[in-house]
Amino acid sequence: MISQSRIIGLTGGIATGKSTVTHYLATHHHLPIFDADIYARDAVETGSPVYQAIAQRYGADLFLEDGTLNRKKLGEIIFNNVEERTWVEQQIHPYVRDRFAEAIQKPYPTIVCVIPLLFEAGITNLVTEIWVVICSPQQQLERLMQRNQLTREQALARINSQMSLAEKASRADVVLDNSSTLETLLQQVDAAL
Ligand SMILES: CC(C)(COP(=O)(O)OP(=O)(O)OC[C@H]1O[C@@H](n2cnc3c(N)ncnc32)[C@H](O)[C@@H]1O)[C@@H](O)C(=O)NCCC(=O)NCCS
Ligand SMILES: Nc1ncnc2c1ncn2[C@@H]1O[C@H](COP(=O)(O)OP(=O)(O)OP(=O)(O)O)[C@@H](O)[C@H]1O
Repeated sequence: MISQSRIIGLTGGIATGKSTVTHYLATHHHLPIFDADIYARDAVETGSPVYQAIAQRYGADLFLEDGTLNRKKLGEIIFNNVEERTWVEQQIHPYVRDRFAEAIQKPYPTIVCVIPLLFEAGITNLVTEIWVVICSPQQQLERLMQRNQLTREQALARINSQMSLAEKASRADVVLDNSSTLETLLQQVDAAL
């Protein structure tokens, strides 16, 4: 049974501003945050079942000297090969879904679930409202290239592995437009809350 009255599903495209909004919701509005990217990192912790499955499929090349997963290398594989991406998602997403199932049982009136692949993974039923952070495609590309030090080609591979921003926005309850200043974005967050 779901305990909260308000479960905000925060999503958007890669590098559109989800973390910026999340940080504000946590520090300014003191809302509890549950984040799919963090759960996905937990899923591949050294020695975990998913870690072992990845090791078996891709071999030692995919790990750093200390035994941890080489995330950059796995990214190069999955953002350029839809079959491998599907396989990796099939390993990681059940774990992520279980963690959210636990999170929504926690006794808070409002929680925020940050789920980059909320639509792609088909888990919109987990939340009571959907917020989508967007910016222009050009800004998305530039911000991603700059933040992750990626070439245009690498950044486009990541962007194109997700549903388009326009499609996500059309399915949102609230669209947060992050194509202007930080202040403008945060005003929209206050209004949405
Ligand atoms: C490929 C990995 C190792 C790259 O790690 P890296 O540290 O470079 O990126 P990070 O995990 O911080 O993800 C950054 C962003 O990439 C995008 N992204 C991640 N995985 C995917 C995916 N399978 N499909 C589309 N976009 C994705 C999301 O917007 C996410 O916010 C990592 O993203 C991963 O394990 N992905 C598979 C699991 C997954 O689907 N995670 C998404 C949340 S459930
Ligand atoms: N309004 C803005 N103007 C300029 N730069 C911005 C703005 N909002 C965010 N950024 C920058 O764009 C980048 C992406 O923002 P952020 O990390 O919040 O996106 P994200 O959606 O959480 O990304 P990811 O999907 O990779 O987790 C960051 O480097 C951030 O500093």
